[in-house]
Amino acid sequence: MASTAEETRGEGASVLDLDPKSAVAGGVKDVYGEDLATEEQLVTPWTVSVASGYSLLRDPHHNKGLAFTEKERDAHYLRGLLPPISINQELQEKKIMHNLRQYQVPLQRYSALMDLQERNQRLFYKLLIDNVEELLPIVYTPTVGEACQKYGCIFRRPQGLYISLKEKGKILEVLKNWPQRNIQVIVVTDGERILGLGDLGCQGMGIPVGKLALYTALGGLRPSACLPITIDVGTNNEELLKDDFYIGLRQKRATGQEYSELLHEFMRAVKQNYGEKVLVQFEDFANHNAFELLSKYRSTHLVFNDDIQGTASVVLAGVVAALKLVGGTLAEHTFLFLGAGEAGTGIAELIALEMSKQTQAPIEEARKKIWLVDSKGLIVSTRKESLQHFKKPWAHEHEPVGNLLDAVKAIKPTILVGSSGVGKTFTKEVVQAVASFNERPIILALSNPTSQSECTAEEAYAWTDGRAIFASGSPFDSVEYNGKVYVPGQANNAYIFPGFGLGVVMSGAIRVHDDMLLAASEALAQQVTEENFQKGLIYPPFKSIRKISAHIAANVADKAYELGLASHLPRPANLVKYAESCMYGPIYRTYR
Ligand SMILES: O=C([O-])CC(=O)C(=O)O
Ligand SMILES: [Mg+2]
Repeated sequence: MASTAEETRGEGASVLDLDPKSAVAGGVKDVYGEDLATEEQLVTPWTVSVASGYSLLRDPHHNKGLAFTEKERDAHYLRGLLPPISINQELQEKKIMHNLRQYQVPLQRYSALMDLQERNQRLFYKLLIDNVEELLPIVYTPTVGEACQKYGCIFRRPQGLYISLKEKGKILEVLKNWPQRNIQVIVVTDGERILGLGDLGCQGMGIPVGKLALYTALGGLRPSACLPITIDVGTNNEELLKDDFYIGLRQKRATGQEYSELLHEFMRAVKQNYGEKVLVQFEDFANHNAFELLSKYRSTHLVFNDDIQGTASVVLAGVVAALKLVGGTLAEHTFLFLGAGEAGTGIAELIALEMSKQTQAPIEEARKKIWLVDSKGLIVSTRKESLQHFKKPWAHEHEPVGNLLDAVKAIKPTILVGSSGVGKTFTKEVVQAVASFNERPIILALSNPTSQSECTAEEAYAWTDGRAIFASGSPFDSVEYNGKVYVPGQANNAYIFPGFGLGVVMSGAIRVHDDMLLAASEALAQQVTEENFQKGLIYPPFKSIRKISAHIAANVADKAYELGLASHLPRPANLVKYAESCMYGPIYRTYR
């Protein structure tokens, strides 16, 4: 079996996995400030001692399947364990894509991809990187949502680390059971609000697994530096509690002190085991816990909430890009949100922050341009007493308005944002009302997965006579309307978190500062080309995501250095080049 020590040493040429060619060509230093290894050194010398023969074929980190060469088969005791033919990675890739396309059911494609990840990691990432637009909807939203709903049923081999109430008092030991030690990014969920699908308990594991696959494919973090974690404190989902195949604790959710003690033990154990510089990404927690965890740990740990901060950063980027199409400054626009939870208030706050930086006005003034609607109607000052604390900054002076349509008519937004997790809420009346006072209404239907989208791309274009600038959290295909093709954008935090994480890790940042989110957002908006704009797009296509991520990483790292939060010194001169040189590449290595 693969030995952890050898594995770690093998990947230890730098903190990040380095592409040999760019490393040698660039002559750059690694994140520890040491000269990078030569290409020769990077031809892995350690495989012999890691795994050989039968166990090498079953080690997903090193297995190459039919791509083992004749020489490698001789050197690593593989003779006879493989059929005689040897093929290259490109042909393997072609074959797997061919096979995947035979499956009509998305969940079958998901299972096939997860099996590949468990079997041959480099091939999995090569596939994902080369076919990102086709495969993102499988390993990520919307299919990952369905996978979580059915996780117990499709469960084959465990992925990630499970920490349940049973592990209370032993979390540090549990972390030590994980085979990799040089962890740089953890994505953790407690499964209480999985996408817009609600409480899926322990089955939320699909989300950290999927997010981290994107960290590697889109942002270039090493797979072995990524750790998916699910914290199981029970579930209030009655159906799952009754489901024979459910994989989690069969009890109602622990709350209050019991919950916060477990989470606190977890945060302490993470720091103790991995040090200051491991990035902990909170994902799909319910609102109350998400806000509380972020505010509790943001000054002592390197934490990032993807749903609050990542979503905010991606939406701000889309809005800034959209203004190039519609004109006006942020402060000249009026925003109306449906949904006042993590995404809604997170986006609103980041937009207000950017607005106040632009206008030099206090943030309280900027907030007045942004209105939020929750399940009880428009959030107004007369409701202040009964509001949760994260909604209070948005309680402006206005008479009560009971529903979204009336709020649209009263506020007359130029930009409508859906972030409530509830589908089909942008009705024809709502969309047409927004379109009645905007030449080009900006409509962002952010809720995931597709079933929870506030409206479809087709509806947005049809109900506005093709005038809408539309983006959604989950992907929609292009739409033909009145003989013209409209390409919707995908306003999903997947644009941000991989590059953001890369920037944090490569600079050795020890805290996340809001200005780093603004930096990420700015870098993303700058990646929208003239050609994209001409198609009405406010996000660049995902196919260039590695380049986009490098730019985001560079801007984030630059900000971390400027703020004195970066610990990897000296600062590399060319941060974009450096980010690119740090990115993990999935090409097979040659084993001696
Ligand atoms: O996972 C996604 O597609 C975006 C996201 O964070 C969420 O909806 O919670
Ligand atoms: Mg999320």
